[in-house]
Amino acid sequence: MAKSNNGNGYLGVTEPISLSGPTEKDIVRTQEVEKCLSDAGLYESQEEAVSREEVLGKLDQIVKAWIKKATRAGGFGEQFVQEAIAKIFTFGSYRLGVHGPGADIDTLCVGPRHATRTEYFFQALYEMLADMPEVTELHPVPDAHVPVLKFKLNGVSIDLLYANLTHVVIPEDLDLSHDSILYNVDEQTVRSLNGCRVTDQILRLVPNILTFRTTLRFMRFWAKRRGVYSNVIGFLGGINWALLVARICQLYPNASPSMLISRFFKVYSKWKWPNPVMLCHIQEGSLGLPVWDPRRNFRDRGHHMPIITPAYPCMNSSYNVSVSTRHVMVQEFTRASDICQAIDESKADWDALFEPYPFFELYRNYLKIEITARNEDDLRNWKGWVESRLRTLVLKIERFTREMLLSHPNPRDFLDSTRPLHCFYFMGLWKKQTSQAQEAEQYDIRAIVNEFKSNIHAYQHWREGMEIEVSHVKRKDIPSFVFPGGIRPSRPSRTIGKEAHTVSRSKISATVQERNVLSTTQPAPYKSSEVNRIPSDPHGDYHSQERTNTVASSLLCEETGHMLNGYANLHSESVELEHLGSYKESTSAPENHVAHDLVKPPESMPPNSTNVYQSPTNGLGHLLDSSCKKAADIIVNKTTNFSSAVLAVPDEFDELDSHQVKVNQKNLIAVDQGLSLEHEAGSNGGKTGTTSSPGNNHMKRKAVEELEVSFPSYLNTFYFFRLQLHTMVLLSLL
Ligand SMILES: Nc1ncnc2c1ncn2[C@@H]1O[C@H](COP(=O)(O)OP(=O)(O)OP(=O)(O)O)[C@@H](O)[C@H]1O
Ligand SMILES: [Mg+2]
Repeated sequence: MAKSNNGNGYLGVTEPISLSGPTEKDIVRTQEVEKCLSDAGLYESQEEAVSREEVLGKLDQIVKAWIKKATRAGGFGEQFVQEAIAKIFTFGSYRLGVHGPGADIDTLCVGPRHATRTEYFFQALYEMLADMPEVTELHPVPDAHVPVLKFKLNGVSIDLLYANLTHVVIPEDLDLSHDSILYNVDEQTVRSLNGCRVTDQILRLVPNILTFRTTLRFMRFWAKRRGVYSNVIGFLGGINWALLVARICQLYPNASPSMLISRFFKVYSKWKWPNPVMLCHIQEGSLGLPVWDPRRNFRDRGHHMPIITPAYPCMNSSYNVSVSTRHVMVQEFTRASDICQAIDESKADWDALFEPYPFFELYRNYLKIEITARNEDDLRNWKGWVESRLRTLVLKIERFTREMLLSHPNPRDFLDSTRPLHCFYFMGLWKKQTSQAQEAEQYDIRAIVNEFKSNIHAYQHWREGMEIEVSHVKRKDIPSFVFPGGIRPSRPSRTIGKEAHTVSRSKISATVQERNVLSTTQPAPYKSSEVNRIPSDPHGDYHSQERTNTVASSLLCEETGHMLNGYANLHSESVELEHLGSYKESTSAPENHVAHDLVKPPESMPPNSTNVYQSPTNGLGHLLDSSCKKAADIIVNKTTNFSSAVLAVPDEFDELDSHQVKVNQKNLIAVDQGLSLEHEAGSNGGKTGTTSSPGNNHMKRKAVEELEVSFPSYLNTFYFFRLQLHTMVLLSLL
């Protein structure tokens, strides 16, 4: 590996999973992937690329002219004016090299101390741009979290941020990667600089930029086709996909894009959220800026799918994700992982991954959000506002129904050609499959919807005519304008394999507007095809994942003495929210979890719990033979550099390289946060020269599959170290 960020010869917070490179077959598959991307028109033409570069050159000239003009107008001496410069940097998808034709360019203008944001940037530069005929659609957004000037220059869309540095003179060779650049600047500047610093860090932290780019292009396209590309709605946006792909590149540094794509889906379909995805360790930094830290920050504990940015101050880039949207995404990862396996077996091709998401066929109940305004300008602004708030409706429904009723917001907006100045959003509703009693429960969400509507009406720039209506529609009543060509498709064939999260038979009841209470039944499950395998209980994974997180949370509560409603949430089957933080809840964990057997006792541990914490493997007693127990002990004791780890037997996992197997820890390898790869039992490839009986293996596997360990914070630089031992300790180890 060429690059290393930690002196250990690898990039990332853990060792790679595999150093394997592509086989002949993988190389062919990668060519197919590239063709797929090219056929989909995802690469811009040479002319367009040149035109973008010209536009960027022009923008650089504009800001250089602007800073001199504005400095002179500010009454500074001629010498000072001559020395005053501003610089343009690019970031986002353009800088990463994954933008498509027609994409906008994210740019940052860096100016010296005297060039203030309000007077110089949003006033002087704005006026200058407004006077230029080549600049169109100029739209300043000074009050945004990250203030921005939006415009088109020679037809190319530009988002221009501003960093007002403390430098008296901006050096030509300014390097934004040094943390000192953040010293004494305002918050908006920190946030504006973050885009460039994060993008550059990503490029530094991936082992191979070319494979990263191809894989990311593929993933962005896939996410858009499957309706999970949108940060604002609560799915993931450009930065999130980039970080997720970058982590996979670190874990498989020599893999080709076709390999990375299938590993991507495999890894993230198994990831134990809310364990964070990180490209490097979170640095505290010397400037005292807040970094993502659920131990200290209450808000960070509520993040469901943390994907941490790699530049100081490290933040969670995916705070908009909710339980509902995460669930949709995990199901999508699972579906895609199955398809990748079929592709590998030559039973499917890449196009199968890109089948459009059949959103309006999947649920029995939808919410229709109808937006109107008096003119196009108002409608655009109003729509932007409503879109940015839709995720709050998702959250409200989740909270109100204690996460029993979940929603699936469609990131697309829809127009009805017969009704100008109208725009529509839709959300699918579904109920979690649980006990019969809960299934019968009905939810009246009128109050929630009304609250949402009044929040929407509190829009700062509200104008007469801006209205919103939210109504419940059944699938059969979905208006035909949402379908391609305005033609409602006939009922989907039940023999076609479909989306896993639609197969709940449970009844949902959503009451909005015109109806008091309605109760409908979810569609019968579609039969699975070979490619789209549907689990018999589509929410089974979901439950077990939530429960695992809950257990971990309760343990973490013990440790920190805090209540973690973010992680623990209301959907726990066995741990009530109000019990969190007390000793009781950790002992009320489900029986099939032995997690608390493996936890270091907190200081305040009650006397009756002493047997619980004696040994990391205590409690597995009859299930593990002594060598297995010892092996788990080793991992627990040695794995202090991982926030969580997977214990695996290399023979069981074809991608573990034998060189990673250490003497005395022969069959063990630690992988990082939340990564829990399933292993098939019974294999004894003999790399380690050990033997085992399949029956015995099976019993042990069942017993220790869900073994979870939480570490107290003092063990390492990161605060909660969870060792998740999803193990199959099959063989005699030592
Ligand atoms: N939620 C966020 N957290 C941290 N940084 C963000 C966030 N959203 C955007 N950014 C920064 O702004 C940059 C541009 O964001 P943007 O949403 O335009 O993504 P992008 O990668 O350019 O994808 P797209 O092609 O969709 O524009 C990102 O690369 C990132 O550095
Ligand atoms: Mg962008």
